[in-house]
Amino acid sequence: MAERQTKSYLMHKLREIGVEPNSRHGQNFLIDLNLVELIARSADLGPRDVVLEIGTGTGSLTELMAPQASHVITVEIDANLYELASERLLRFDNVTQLQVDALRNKGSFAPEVLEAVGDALRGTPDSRLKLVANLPYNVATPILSNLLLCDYTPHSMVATIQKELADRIVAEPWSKDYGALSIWMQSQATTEIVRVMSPKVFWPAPKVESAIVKIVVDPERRAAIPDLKYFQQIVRALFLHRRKFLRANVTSAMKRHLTKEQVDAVLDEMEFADDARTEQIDIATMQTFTEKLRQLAPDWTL
Ligand SMILES: C[S@@+](CC[C@H](N)C(=O)[O-])C[C@H]1O[C@@H](n2cnc3c(N)ncnc32)[C@H](O)[C@@H]1O
Repeated sequence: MAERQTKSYLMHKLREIGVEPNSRHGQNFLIDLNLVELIARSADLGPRDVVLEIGTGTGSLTELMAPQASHVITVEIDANLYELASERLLRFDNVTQLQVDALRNKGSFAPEVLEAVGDALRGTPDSRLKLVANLPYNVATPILSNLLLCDYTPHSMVATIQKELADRIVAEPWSKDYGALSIWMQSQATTEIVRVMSPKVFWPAPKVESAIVKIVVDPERRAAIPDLKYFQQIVRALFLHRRKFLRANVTSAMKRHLTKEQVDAVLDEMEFADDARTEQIDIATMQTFTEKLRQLAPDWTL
């Protein structure tokens, strides 16, 4: 039975170990158990599933997921919270707790995390990797983006993130939130906002609304992108100034690799209008366009 993670329970537990929630580490804890349950339920866990949770906190979500999954790897940067959660998680022999910064840098996961994930996947027949977490908001974007580039392709990701970030993940072309992140996610996965959450369901309350987002990887869509890293970087480069004319963005991004004539030729081949803007390119067109650029400038990097 999960312990009730109410505000007074949390205040009491944290005071016991002399901890004040640290906003630098995005320590906003969910105090509505129904929502903790909704996160776990949305992940649709089963015996093939290896769960990666970033941000153990007090272990409330971990405790719910452990009986449903094959293995849970849960990562916490804060030593005091790690200790607090270990008492609660001791009874599970399928939970690996790591006390480490989940990210080695903005572009990659800590090696300990990847090693634990690899071991659990190898130890589970027909395994699937699922990220399920109430993510620390300051590192939510690199965590979700990096997982789609690391050696272990996730089956899905269900995470609590800032609503503003969730809006960008699910945004469509021409909308104000459409950008590099929307293309990166939707080119490989279906994306959906499961629930928008008021700041009141967290303690301490953050300044902004949050949302549970569900991202389910589509292997066919992923396979249609021959070089994921190249694709990610081109999209980032072109969307740095998404309202500008596409021609100006491409010329600037490729300046040391393609001549003006080459850029003009590839834009004509794609039949882009002279006044086409980056923000209007849909995902399929971006994929075709990136492939043409990659054929012409395979060594390009951001
Ligand atoms: C939003 S809280 C979620 C806690 C818990 N899962 C819950 O729902 O109550 C985020 C947690 O991530 C931890 N954290 C922050 N940055 C981290 C990082 N880079 N690596 C691992 N954990 C981190 C924080 O200390 C905090 O416990």
